[in-house]
Amino acid sequence: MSNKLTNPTDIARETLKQLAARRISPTPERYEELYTEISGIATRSSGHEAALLPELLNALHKLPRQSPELLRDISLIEKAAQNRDWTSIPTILSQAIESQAGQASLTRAWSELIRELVTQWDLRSAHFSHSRKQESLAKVLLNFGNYPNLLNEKLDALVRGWADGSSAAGDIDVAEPETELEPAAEGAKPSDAGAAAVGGLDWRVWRELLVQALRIGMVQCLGPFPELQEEASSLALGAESVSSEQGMDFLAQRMKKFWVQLELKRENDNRIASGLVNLLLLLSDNLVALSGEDSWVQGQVAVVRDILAKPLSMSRLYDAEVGFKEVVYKQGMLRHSLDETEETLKRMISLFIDRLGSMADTTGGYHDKIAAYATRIGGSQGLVDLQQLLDELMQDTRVMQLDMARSREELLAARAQAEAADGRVKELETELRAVSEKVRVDQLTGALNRRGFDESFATEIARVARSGKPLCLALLDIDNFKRLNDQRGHQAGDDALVHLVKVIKDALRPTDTVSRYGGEEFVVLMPELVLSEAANVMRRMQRDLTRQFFLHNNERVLITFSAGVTRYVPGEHPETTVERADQSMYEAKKAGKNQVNVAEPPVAGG
Ligand SMILES: Nc1nc2c(ncn2[C@@H]2O[C@H](COP(=O)(O)OP(=O)(O)OP(=O)(O)O)[C@@H](O)[C@H]2O)c(=O)[nH]1
Repeated sequence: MSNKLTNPTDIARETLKQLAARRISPTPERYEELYTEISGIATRSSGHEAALLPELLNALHKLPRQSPELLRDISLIEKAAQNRDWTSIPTILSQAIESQAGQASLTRAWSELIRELVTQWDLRSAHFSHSRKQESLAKVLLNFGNYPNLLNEKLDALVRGWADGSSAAGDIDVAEPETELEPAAEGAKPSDAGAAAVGGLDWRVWRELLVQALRIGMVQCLGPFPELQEEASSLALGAESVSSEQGMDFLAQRMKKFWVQLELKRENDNRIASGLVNLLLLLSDNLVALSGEDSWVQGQVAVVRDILAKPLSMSRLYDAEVGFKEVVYKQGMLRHSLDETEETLKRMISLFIDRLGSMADTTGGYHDKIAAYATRIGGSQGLVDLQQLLDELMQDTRVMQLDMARSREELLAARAQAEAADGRVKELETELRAVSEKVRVDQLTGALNRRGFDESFATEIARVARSGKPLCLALLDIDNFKRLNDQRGHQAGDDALVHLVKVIKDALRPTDTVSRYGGEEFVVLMPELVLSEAANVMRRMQRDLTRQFFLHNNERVLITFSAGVTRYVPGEHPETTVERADQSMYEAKKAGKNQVNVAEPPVAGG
């Protein structure tokens, strides 16, 4: 009270008012104590002690470890003060201080404990599978989350057990603590005594986080597993309707079962995915063995193997799918022509054989006729007969000559056609090889694809080793591309990619290359430029894009990109250069997009 009352009647009236307001029973001692407090006149030592009490309690509440023991001591001090038992307060206070000191030495520093927990969590252990660790950790958190000191102790035991590999660690005493302990959270915040809090957060906040995690994180991802998806939805509903902290405990039991199911499903998925990859590798091995000299098949198989060798990602699969569709379509067309040509060749050959057959027939007939003529010549009766015979013979010979000449011409024509067909087969095979080569090029934009990029980067790196000249690399990513797709459709997105690559190519020298690195990510390789020059090239490209608009439905759409530029350091792994550019591009995105960020490689040895 700032204005101290001086008139005894006013002080007495105020004292009575305060007794009623504070619900203090109006005993003579209480009246006297309050009167002293209001008047500000400390006539007896008890007034000083009572005035000190709130400060003392406040200080106790601010101690770092709000253990159940301390909270009990605080409530004992409050009770003693109510009973005006001032003499026992110093004893309780010294007990409380001793217990604080004891607790401090018993518990392990949280930061150290959590570091150890994370390390042990990641380490593989012969005794503890990941799911077993998860289960015991969940038990400890569930049962001791509200008792910081016990939690510290139990976690410490758990982590030590994991580290020792002692199988007993899985069986540490994780039963709930004795109920006489009041949860620390009850009194941890004197200003918010009713709100039970775990690690500083109200359980209601945890409930909300859990509902969101289930709805956004789980339900959405569990599409392929309807039962699990249903369980996640029902858990989210259950969590939403929880109205007390105990309700959360009950929910935790269901959550644990759900985790176990999830873990099993995940392991199963991993096995299926690795099984499929192995199967594909086996198939591709057999394809290579079967295809023999067919280099176009080998080219495609090499692409599949490239993809399988790296961790699968949606953008890689997308690239492969686009490339394959194009190749399959073109090969289908070429195969058709090839089949037709082979058919023609077969027809030629059978015609040739027919002709040979009929020639043999004709010559066979001629032999017969000659033999007949010889017999008749032998039996001829005179020159007139012979003259007659010779006339017939000459006639037949002329017919046969004509037959022969016709057969010969037909045979020559057939041979010419067969040679032409053979030439066409060779031509088609060359074309097929060219199509196979195209798997180095992104079919949509005409930029190099990942395979093409890997090859051209390797070539440029070899050139740097020979010439010692610089090589710069920029990674660029279109800004807000998802929005463009969503607002204008996927086809517009595709057209925008084609437009961007055209603008990029126009801005580059013939020695530079642009490759499609992912969906809307491109890599530009700029040999023989220093970093500042390469950054300027990228900035010029950004200016070009503001002049050469992308037209969609006759509407001008501005495409922008963010880029990271860096320099290849001789000897470093190519992926390191790309990662540095990627990180730098990410910085450009963070800084507001539509900008070029330059990443100087770290100084060697520094
Ligand atoms: N039309 C089309 N869209 C693609 C292609 N490849 C990837 N995308 C889409 O590109 C979008 C990329 O979105 P995000 O990764 O969220 O990036 P963003 O919207 O550009 O956002 P910022 O990178 O942060 O600016 C996704 O919607 C993909 O579906 C493609 O070949 N064609």
